[in-house]
Amino acid sequence: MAYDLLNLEPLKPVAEGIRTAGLLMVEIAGHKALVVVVVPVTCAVAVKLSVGNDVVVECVTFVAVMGSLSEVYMKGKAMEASLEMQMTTTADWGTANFVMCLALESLQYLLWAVEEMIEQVSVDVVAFENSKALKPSPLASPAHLSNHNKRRRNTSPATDQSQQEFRNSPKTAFGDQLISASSTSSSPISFTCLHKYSYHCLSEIPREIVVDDAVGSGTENHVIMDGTANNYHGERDGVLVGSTANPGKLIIDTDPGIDDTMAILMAFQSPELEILGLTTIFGNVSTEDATRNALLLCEIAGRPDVPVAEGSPEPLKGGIPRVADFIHGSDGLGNTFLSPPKAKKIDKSASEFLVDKVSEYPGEVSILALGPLTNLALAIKRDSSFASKVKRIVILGGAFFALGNVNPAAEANVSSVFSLQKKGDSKAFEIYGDPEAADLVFTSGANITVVGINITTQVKFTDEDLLELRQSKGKYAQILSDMCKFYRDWHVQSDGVYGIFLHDPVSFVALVRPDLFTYKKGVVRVETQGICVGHTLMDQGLKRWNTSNPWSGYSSVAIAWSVDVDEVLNYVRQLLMKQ
Ligand SMILES: O=c1[nH]cnc2c1ncn2[C@@H]1O[C@H](CO)[C@@H](O)[C@H]1O
Repeated sequence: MAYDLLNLEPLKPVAEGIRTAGLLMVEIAGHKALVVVVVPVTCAVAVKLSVGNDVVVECVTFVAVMGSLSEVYMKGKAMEASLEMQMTTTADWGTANFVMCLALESLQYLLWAVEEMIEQVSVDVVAFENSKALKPSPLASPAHLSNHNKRRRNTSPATDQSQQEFRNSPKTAFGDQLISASSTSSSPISFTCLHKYSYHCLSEIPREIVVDDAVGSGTENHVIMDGTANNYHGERDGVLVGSTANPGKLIIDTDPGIDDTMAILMAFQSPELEILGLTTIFGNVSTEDATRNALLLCEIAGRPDVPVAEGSPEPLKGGIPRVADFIHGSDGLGNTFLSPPKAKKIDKSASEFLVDKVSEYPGEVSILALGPLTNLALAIKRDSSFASKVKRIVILGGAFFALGNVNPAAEANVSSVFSLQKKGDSKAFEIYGDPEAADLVFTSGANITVVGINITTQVKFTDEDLLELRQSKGKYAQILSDMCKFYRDWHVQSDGVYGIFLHDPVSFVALVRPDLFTYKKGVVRVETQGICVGHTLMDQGLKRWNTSNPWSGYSSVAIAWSVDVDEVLNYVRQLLMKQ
């Protein structure tokens, strides 16, 4: 088992007083996560433990770390976890070491807690390095770990004796540099934990380590910080590279809409997907019209059996949505005025349907969200475990470091247009998207990929492409070409584009071919007040902020950062022209 942890070079301190950094690598059931431990300025410990997408422990003091363990136990089994720990101290070296040991031992408890949830895992703690002043405590000795693991399996978490023992134990007289331990388990699931201490200062938190795979492939693995290695297969120049995906079960939350129609028909042309249902939302059309169009599209695709659940008619804060009939026509389908569908919507609301399906298949259902995020926000409000149960949410929304499309600040799905007068007055409260809902969803902790219009406007069908589509033998080529006429004319008028932007189709491709994009991870917040309502802003993590701010403490999402335009276009062409 060879580990090649990132070499911590002596770099410039990021801030006055930063002295110590440490790395911890955990691998659980094949998923790897890098934990970075830094010791900057005041004396506190922050730990974040995520299991799947559920943050189960997030606390800022050492005492709280210990106190939070019982929470972990209650969450039950999980397949993946990640830990992030940050410790801060202004103390002298001796005290810093002492606190660091204490903190890492508390982390060990967290690892045990994870172990408890996963069952039958083995724990390896390997290698303290450069530990001239910092030594492992006797509590971390192999014998102790082993005994502890045995005990742990048989004790009730809340009354666990060894926690008490740990709290009361002396933290001096540390032993050898190297500690290593493994549990008594003979399970094939491996859980590997590496501690590395270094007294070098870090100029930035490292984002990647290279590991000779412990489990046996021997191949190089690029490990992405904070446990996202399952979605991304590596990193290039600080940007995550997507890996291929098979979304399997899928729900499309949609406001069809011409580009929605394209994405939906692409999904129906993808036999590897199991479309569990469509949920509808206002946006390009009213929610009622979105439901009619969704039912119609299922029929057109020969799938009238696919359930359509109607969503909220208005954003979280209320108001009458302003529909984009000037883009999609009064029927939402380019004024093609198709005959109404025969099938009926199901009785459940969209949020009920979403909650029911992710609860029925926890960890298996992906959601493609093509409209305002009200239904998803309602699902999160309805079921606090929704975010952790959903496999992945791919969202078309926002404009990242780019102009919006309803105004300079905001993209349509997350935006809100100022009310001329309040609801109930003669002039309607004009709203496009749902910024409150978007903010709630982005910060929910779910496994989220956001595709903003900074990406989607790079991928266009030109007039030539549209002609090629019309002349193709694609199963839905004619109907789509008819719809696209209206959509295209609007693009000429609005953007000077002789063609169309493929907003929703590109987002669909991000779901099924994430490898055609790169991503940046960070906390995204949505402005809900003022002239920049609907503005989406990601903290890229390039700076350690001196004080907490509205981005602090929230889970990261991945935003699409770059796109392989030619390959995405090829993929869209292939599916839209498929017979
Ligand atoms: O200028 C616009 N105003 C309102 N909605 C738009 C505009 N451009 C595109 N869309 C619609 O909103 C989503 C992407 O933002 C897409 O569904 C697109 O059809």
